[in-house]
Amino acid sequence: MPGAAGRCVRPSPRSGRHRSAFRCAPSRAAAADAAMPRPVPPGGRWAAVRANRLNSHHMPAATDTPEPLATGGQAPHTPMMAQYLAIKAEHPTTLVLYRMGDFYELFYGDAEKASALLDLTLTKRGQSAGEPVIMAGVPVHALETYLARLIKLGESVAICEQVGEVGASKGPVERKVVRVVTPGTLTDTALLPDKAESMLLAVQQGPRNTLGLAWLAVTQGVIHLAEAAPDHLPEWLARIAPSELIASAGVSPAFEARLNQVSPVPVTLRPEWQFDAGLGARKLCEQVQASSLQAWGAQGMAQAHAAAAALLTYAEHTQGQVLSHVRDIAIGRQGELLHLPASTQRNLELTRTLRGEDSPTLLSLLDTCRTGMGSRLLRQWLLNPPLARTAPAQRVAAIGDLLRTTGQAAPPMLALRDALKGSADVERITARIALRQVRPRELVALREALARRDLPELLPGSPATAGAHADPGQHGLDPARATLFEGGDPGAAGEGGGAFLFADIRAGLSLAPDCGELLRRAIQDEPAALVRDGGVIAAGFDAELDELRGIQTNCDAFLLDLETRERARTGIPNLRVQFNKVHGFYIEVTSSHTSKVPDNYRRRQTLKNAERFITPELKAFEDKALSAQERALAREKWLFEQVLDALQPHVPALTRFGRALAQLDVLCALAERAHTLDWCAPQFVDQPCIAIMRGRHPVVEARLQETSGKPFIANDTQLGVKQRMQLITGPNMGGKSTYMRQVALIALLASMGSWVPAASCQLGPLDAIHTRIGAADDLANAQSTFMVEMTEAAQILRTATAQSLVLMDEVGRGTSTFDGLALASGIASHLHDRTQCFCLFATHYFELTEFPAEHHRAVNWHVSAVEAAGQQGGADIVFLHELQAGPANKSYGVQVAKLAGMPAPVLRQAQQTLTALQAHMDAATPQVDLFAAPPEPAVALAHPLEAALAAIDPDKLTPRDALDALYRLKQLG
Ligand SMILES: Nc1ncnc2c1ncn2[C@@H]1O[C@H](COP(=O)(O)OP(=O)(O)OP(=O)(O)O)[C@@H](O)[C@H]1O
Repeated sequence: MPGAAGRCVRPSPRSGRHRSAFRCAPSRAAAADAAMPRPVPPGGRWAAVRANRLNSHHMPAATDTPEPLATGGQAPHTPMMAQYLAIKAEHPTTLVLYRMGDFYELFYGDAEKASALLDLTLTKRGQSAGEPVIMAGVPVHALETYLARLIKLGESVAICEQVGEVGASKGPVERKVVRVVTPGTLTDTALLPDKAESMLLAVQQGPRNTLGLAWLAVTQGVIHLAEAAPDHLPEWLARIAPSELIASAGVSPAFEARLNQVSPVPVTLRPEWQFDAGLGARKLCEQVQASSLQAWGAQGMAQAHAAAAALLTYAEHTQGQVLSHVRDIAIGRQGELLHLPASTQRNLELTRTLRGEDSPTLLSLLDTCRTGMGSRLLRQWLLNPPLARTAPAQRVAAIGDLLRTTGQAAPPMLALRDALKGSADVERITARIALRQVRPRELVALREALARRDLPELLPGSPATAGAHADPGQHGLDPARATLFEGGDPGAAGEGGGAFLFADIRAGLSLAPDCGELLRRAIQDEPAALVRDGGVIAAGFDAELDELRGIQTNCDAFLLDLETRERARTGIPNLRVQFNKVHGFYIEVTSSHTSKVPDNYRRRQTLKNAERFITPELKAFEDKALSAQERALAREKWLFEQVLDALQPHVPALTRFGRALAQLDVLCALAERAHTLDWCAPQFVDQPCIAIMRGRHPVVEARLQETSGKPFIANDTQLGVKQRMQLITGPNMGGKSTYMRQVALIALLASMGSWVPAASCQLGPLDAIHTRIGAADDLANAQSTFMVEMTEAAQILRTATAQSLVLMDEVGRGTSTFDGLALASGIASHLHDRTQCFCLFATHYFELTEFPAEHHRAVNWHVSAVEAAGQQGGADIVFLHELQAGPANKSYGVQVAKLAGMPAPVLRQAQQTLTALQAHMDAATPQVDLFAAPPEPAVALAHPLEAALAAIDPDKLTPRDALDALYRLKQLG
């Protein structure tokens, strides 16, 4: 919709046709579509309805048809199809839903596509430009259902409404695309998941290996910018989880291929001119209403500005207006966030299980938020832990404050969570107010949220909570646990850091604008779902509306009075005055009394046992009642628009209010988790270390409790300057992977500012969590299991630093034993000697247990297991899941296979082969030195041409020097 940006395109209040209880006139909207060919009655339910409609009086007579438009030598298109085709030309890649009376119609290719996707009946009607018109349609009242299905299938849809006055001009009624619904720009509550954002991401390919990223959720008030190296794109994509990705049509084919390879959603190419850095900077300044981006630290990010230009242009295009509620910019800087590569996010099952499900994951365990906006913010905190410790330390302290009890008072978390229960999604409702798409019931929910003035008083540190006394048991809190943090400092967290956070939240909550009063006066307590149905504006808000409604209310009294009078006049005792939608008002007389009917009764309908009549008096009343109904509806729509206008100035404060509620909700959820799951406050320290006492894997522990009720065995972790690497051995199923993941999860939870599943935890500086775990083919990208393994390992060796935590689970297992062992030992040496990171290295290669002997910052650990007498003879293995110092002495692979139900003959043969292999190994020649320093690479003598080239510094050459150098090089070549 070029040129639509910056202006609000909405249907005029009078264009939509409502269905009232009193309505009996035919829809004139369809009649205005003067040039539609007469329909051929098609098959299918909806199609049949439309065929009837168009065959009846709704369809204009052929003589009403304005002159068709000429198209060169061919037969011309009818004016309506010409109008449709002009609109379609502006939306070539989007399905256009074209409003015709009570239906949205799709034509030609769109109709065929939608019919296949939605199982709609495809019909052909009349002719336009000498061809039958192929069409399919959906009824207006079912639009949301069909939209949801199309969006789920990744389609974008342009909604084209009738915006002109019916009969205002010759030809079809004026129509416009009022909104384009795309997967990344959803705003409708019915189409959006509660707990996840629908993110639109724009990627700009910059020069010299840089990328500009800009993303937003149209339902949030903030636009995010980042610049990153292309290598980090998968990590950003995993973090942002876009629903739609746009890039410039001018990107190189190689870059486009790479984008398609790493993007989880199809990439849409947009015109190159829209990716303009200058335009982006201007648009961003307009959004935040400032003359410079300095205050947001967003100046000088040319690539991100270019992406933002396209992002905002596209988002405005879909909404048909500027996004007046987007008033903030957030910058994501690679160097300011804990590096969580996409593989880490996947392997640690942060937001999705390895099978692609939403639960059980760390997020699903953490998310006991009371509101959708809380859940969405929690996801953001989890995937974007800052490197700087200020924010996480404040959150950790705030959780402590929420759990702290004073005397008999219950911890503030309980009352706050009660108060937050059922709270409206203020964030999304605010965005929908700004976009003028809000529904009446959402305004009622907002009004209720605004009415909760007590929230600030319930915050820790407020006078009210300090003196409050409540029975913790009332809230389902175990009194023994409730006093856990009584009075004093719950661990290292309570250093007053929480107070800053609560001051911020209190400010946001107190800013709750005073639009609650307006909403209370203007909107009914239980309004209709849609404004077009009426029954939204409260009585007493507008005198004119009250008067129009009065006419309808008096209707009943009038009808009763008329009935009494007519019975007296005619002497017909069972005469009744009634109404139905098809025939309007009528007087019904049973057949036995029709002889008594007066002369001024006109027959309206004949039934089996009765006749229905109208009188001049009743007709006059009908006209008055129907027009009052129509006028009341129009007035309500107009008043609703006035309310929206009045709400616009409150949007920024409402946005902050929503943000404060979301923050509070997340902190309370984390406090609840910490309490229920018995977690502790982590301590941030400056010296390099990860020191955990009695750490647990939160998700495995919860699963164990749910399924078998077995306890999780806690384990300690001591990583520091002297002990940077743990070599972990032990049987399959022994708990190696669980242990390694638990360390990573605890480090991540602490980094985001949550409490952690441990008895105590000290965390030094941490810049990344890398994981090389599990085996997975990437068939889509033609990579074998081993190739994926090596690619990921290589990536880690290149990017990990001394402040990174690296998890290596059975690296080398994807190839032959010798190759695997050789690679595993090489990788371990590199991580120990060069990277010097914190590393948990699990392996089944016993040879590697020799590693610590020569590498002093590495230590052997093993997960313990014991053998017990088995039921069918032989020994069964019992896993203790306890981490013990030293290497494992056995691998128990055959015993684990037995547990897995391997047939006995196979097990016997395996045991025999194992014994023979071990005997052979024992007799074999001494070991190779696996960890010998690698030979220096042979230094090849450089070609003179290379040396000459290396000596040239192009920036320091004059044109003359450059020419001389070129001649010299030519001679050497
Ligand atoms: N500390 C623990 N306490 C209780 N149960 C545990 C513990 N650790 C692991 N388990 C249980 O053991 C199962 C196997 O653990 P895990 O996958 O970590 O073993 P593994 O040693 O990595 O095995 P493999 O070498 O085959 O990959 C887990 O799914 C869990 O049910």
